Amino acid sequence: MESFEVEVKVPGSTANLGPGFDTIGMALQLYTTIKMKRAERTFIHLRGGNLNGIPTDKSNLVYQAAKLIFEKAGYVLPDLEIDIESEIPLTRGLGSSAAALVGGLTAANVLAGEPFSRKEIYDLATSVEGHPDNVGASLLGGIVTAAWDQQQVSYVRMLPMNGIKVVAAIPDFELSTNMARDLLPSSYSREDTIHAISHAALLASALATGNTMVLSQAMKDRIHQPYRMHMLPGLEQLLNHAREYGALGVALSGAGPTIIALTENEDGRLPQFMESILLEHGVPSTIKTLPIDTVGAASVEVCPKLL
Ligand SMILES: Nc1ncnc2c1ncn2[C@@H]1O[C@H](COP(=O)(O)OP(=O)(O)O)[C@@H](O)[C@H]1O
Ligand SMILES: N[C@@H](CCOP(=O)(O)O)C(=O)O
Repeated sequence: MESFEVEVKVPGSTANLGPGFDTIGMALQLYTTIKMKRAERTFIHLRGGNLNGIPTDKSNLVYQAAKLIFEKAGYVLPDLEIDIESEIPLTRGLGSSAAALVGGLTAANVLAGEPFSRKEIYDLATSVEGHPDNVGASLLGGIVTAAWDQQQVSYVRMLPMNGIKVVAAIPDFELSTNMARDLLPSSYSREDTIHAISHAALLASALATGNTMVLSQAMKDRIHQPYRMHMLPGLEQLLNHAREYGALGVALSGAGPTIIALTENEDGRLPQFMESILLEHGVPSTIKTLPIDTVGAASVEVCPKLL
């Protein structure tokens, strides 16, 4: 078989959007790009300043994802040359690991002759990540609502309402998703459970129908944000007051520490407010206004003659 290189561009994500814990993900125009080809020996190149500390040996997540594809397909794992570049800051709640995982699975699936469908890649990515929200957004783009029964994902993918953007306040500190998951209780009261079901249902239908009026109410959460709040100075104030500066709704992004606001406004008041509140709490941050990605993981094959 003639060898070729595959290039996959995968968006990062903001997961949960408040009450959609492990259920709702939104893809963002912030990308990880992975190039992969068969090689004489395995080599992993990291490009740009966003991947400091990432392993370049076979423990690398992108390599591990590729290994999973070849093994599951029953093929001999070839040596791979992998080139990774990312705009997604690590361990900030913007889905860097989900994008790397989806990118590795997608690239290897193309190299292996596409033994798996996109849905099978989604199931596989979810079983590795443990929840379908961020991997679903990275794979499919747009807004994804999903339920996982430990084997299969059932999901709906929606396109965002016109003109909605995400303002992300990205603190200058890291918070690993595993650590932030360990902060959560193992059970919830009936009252909190009903609060979660009603708000997640309201949020999903608001996103599906473009009803922006209910977003500030719909994005309220009692499942994860209260337990992660102490790690995020300024979150409570942003949840309570960002609406006065043009936010339609505010949430912790994924497991944090990034805080996102949905907005239709173009003016700089909201980004400035978010940055200044975090700074008042001693947290310098980078503010990015990010449109929603509607494409998801996109791959191109580059034939040898063009390399
Ligand atoms: N492009 C990448 N290549 C390899 N591994 C990555 C890449 N991006 C993220 N990871 C892995 O994912 C970890 C971060 O995952 P996590 O704690 O879930 O934070 P995030 O919210 O950014 O996904 C990194 O420490 C690294 O091990
Ligand atoms: N539902 C998960 C989402 C984690 O997303 P990440 O981008 O922070 O990895 C959670 O809240 O733990």
